[in-house]
Amino acid sequence: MGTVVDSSNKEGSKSVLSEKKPKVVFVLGGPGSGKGTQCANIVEHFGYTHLSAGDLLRAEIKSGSKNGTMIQNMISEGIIVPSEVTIKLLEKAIMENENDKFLIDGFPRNEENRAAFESVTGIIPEFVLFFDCSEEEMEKRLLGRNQGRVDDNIETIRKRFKVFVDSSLAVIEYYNSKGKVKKIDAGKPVGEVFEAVKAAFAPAK
Ligand SMILES: Nc1ncnc2c1ncn2[C@@H]1O[C@H](COP(=O)(O)OP(=O)(O)O)[C@@H](O)[C@H]1O
Ligand SMILES: Nc1ccn([C@@H]2O[C@H](COP(=O)(O)OP(=O)(O)O)[C@@H](O)[C@H]2O)c(=O)n1
Ligand SMILES: [Mg+2]
Repeated sequence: MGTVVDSSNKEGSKSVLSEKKPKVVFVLGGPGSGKGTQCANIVEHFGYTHLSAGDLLRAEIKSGSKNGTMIQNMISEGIIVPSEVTIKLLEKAIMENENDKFLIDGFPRNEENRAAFESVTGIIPEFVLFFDCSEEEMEKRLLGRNQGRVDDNIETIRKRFKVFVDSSLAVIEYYNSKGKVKKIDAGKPVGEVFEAVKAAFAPAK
């Protein structure tokens, strides 16, 4: 352990990221909207490193960390883990990677995530990709995902949709008000969605 994360991050203390100043794109959208799928494509084409907040939390459970049981319970209920836990995992993943550009997938998921990340790391995203997809389509995809996830059952899926509408949409609205959101119609087939994603990453003229 040791070098990577400053576990204190109290007010006034600097984030471990303040030196690195990575370029960040937030990838947001409802559960099953295709964030992970498209991030894999973006990594191939544009050389970003993909960090999924959900994957980092699931890895933390597997590692047997002291927070594991709490995270497991929250994921099973579809609720959002406290920011300080998720932000530490993101900081660590960024610091451990040589790359200087990152896709942060599934974070920030509520106003607390957003404000804490900004104040702790000082990082403002280059832009925000928003995968817009109907609940009907997302539900169909999640029920067919087959990754053995504890939260891909109809009961938890409904809770996750409610959390998305009640808490996560506000983050997208916040960035929209800053002119940072690139909205993608994510209800189409994977290849068509990626065409729109590529256009979002194309250098501004
Ligand atoms: N455009 C698409 N059309 C149909 N199925 C898709 C599409 N994008 C992703 N999927 C499938 O839907 C499921 C959820 O996709 P995923 O990328 O894990 O979404 P998210 O990370 O937003 O929850 C996966 O099984 C994936 O293969
Ligand atoms: N910023 C985040 C991201 C995920 N999570 C938790 O992890 C779960 C799964 O997130 P995910 O991003 O892997 O889910 P999908 O949107 O990919 O289906 C969420 O329902 C939350 O319980 C969180 O607490 N905070
Ligand atoms: Mg995902």
